[in-house]
Amino acid sequence: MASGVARVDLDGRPIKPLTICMIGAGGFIGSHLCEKLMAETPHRVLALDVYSDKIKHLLEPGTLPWADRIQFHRLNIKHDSRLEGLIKMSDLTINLAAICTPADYNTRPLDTIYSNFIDALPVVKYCSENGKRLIHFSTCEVYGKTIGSFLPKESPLRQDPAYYMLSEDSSPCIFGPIEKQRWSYACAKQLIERLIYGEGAENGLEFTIVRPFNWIGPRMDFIPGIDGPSEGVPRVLACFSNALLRRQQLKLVDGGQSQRTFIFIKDAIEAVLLMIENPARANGHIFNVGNPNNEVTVRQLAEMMTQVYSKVNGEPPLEVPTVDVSSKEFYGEGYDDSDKRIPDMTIINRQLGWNPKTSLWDLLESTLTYQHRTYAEAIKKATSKPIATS
Ligand SMILES: NC(=O)c1ccc[n+]([C@@H]2O[C@H](COP(=O)([O-])OP(=O)(O)OC[C@H]3O[C@@H](n4cnc5c(N)ncnc54)[C@H](O)[C@@H]3O)[C@@H](O)[C@H]2O)c1
Ligand SMILES: O=C(O)[C@H]1O[C@H](OP(=O)(O)OP(=O)(O)OC[C@H]2O[C@@H](n3ccc(=O)[nH]c3=O)[C@H](O)[C@@H]2O)[C@H](O)[C@@H](O)[C@@H]1O
Repeated sequence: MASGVARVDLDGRPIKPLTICMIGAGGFIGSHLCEKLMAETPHRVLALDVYSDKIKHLLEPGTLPWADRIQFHRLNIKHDSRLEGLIKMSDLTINLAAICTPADYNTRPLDTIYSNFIDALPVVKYCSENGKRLIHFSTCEVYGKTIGSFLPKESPLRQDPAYYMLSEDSSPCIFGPIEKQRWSYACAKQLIERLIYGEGAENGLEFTIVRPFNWIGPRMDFIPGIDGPSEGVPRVLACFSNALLRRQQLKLVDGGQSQRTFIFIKDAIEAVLLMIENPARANGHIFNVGNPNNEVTVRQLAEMMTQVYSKVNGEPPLEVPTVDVSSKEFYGEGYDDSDKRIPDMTIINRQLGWNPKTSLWDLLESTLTYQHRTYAEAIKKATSKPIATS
């Protein structure tokens, strides 16, 4: 889109082109947000990350129509003196940088706490001190477990939304014990949320906090042994994609009974763009961003992905497509899980009039089509080693 084309906000006011400092722009969410901002808005992005592979298509060649609106800065926010200057040059900072996979919080709790709390501190401080707006990415994991999970299994109250619906302004945050290290991530994210809120209350920081509920789609994480470490454990979409691509069984942790609501990344990015362009409606708010209509157990997700992938690659699924594994075997000692995650959409609906659109089947079909096109050949090559002769 050409710079300067008139865009109006939800209240009919013209939107002026912004300079956005996006930290973690090279990750899954960042890559989709950069894509959207380049293709559909006149905004400028200073893209900060340690990696740039997922946004390479937006940076090269220099003849792309938005070449003068995106600039990549390879830096680690843990120790780089350029950070404050880049925040000062921008109208808005979006912080996406974090360690955010369960396999990591279970095995690298210190890195997880540092990444989600300590490393975010200077970002909040520089925004506050320089009077810059901040959109900070938190997580639905700050809610922890549902109240309903503590009720007896047969209690009819478990069916009552009051016992499971997760609402920004009323739900408690219920974490497990310290040795269950999943909650180190949730706890670090919660503390940075509280700090940002405090900066807003005491020092007038203009902020918005986003709580994503399982955003999934193309470019999420990596396929082990292809574009990430062979022994790495990504989030569930990539784990299941990897198994399907290799014609292996999908592993269900502790029976696959946990429930999740999955939202298509492209729907979620629409919500973020509304936040960016409607500060008067978004500042001071915490927003759940999810799709309450797309709830499944992890087992149901595995079954659906198996069916969708069979449609995509035209081959029948394995006779027994899934296998049960214990969490100890899969993630190691001390794993715990969130039981159920249904986002309350009242606040985001009221403030931004946003609703998710894409069904789980449709989002899986488009994502698995991407996975197949991107990885099937590479996996075939990697697995067709020459047969050794004795
Ligand atoms: N994807 C989801 O559904 C989801 C759900 C809940 C919360 N979130 C939150 O959203 C944010 C982005 O998630 P994502 O799925 O895009 O993850 P991601 O891992 O794909 O992206 C994070 C990016 O941050 C970068 N980064 C990390 N530490 C950095 C540092 N010190 N300096 C510079 N760059 C650094 C990484 O290199 C990576 O590219 C995270 O804060 C995460 O906790 C995501
Ligand atoms: O996306 C989110 O909203 C949040 O939740 C995710 O946490 P979680 O949903 O537990 O992570 P996944 O790896 O996507 O796992 C989902 C479920 O699938 C299970 N799983 C995962 C992988 C696998 O191969 N098999 C399997 O059964 C897990 O045990 C878990 O119950 C991410 O880790 C967080 O970054 C994020 O904050």
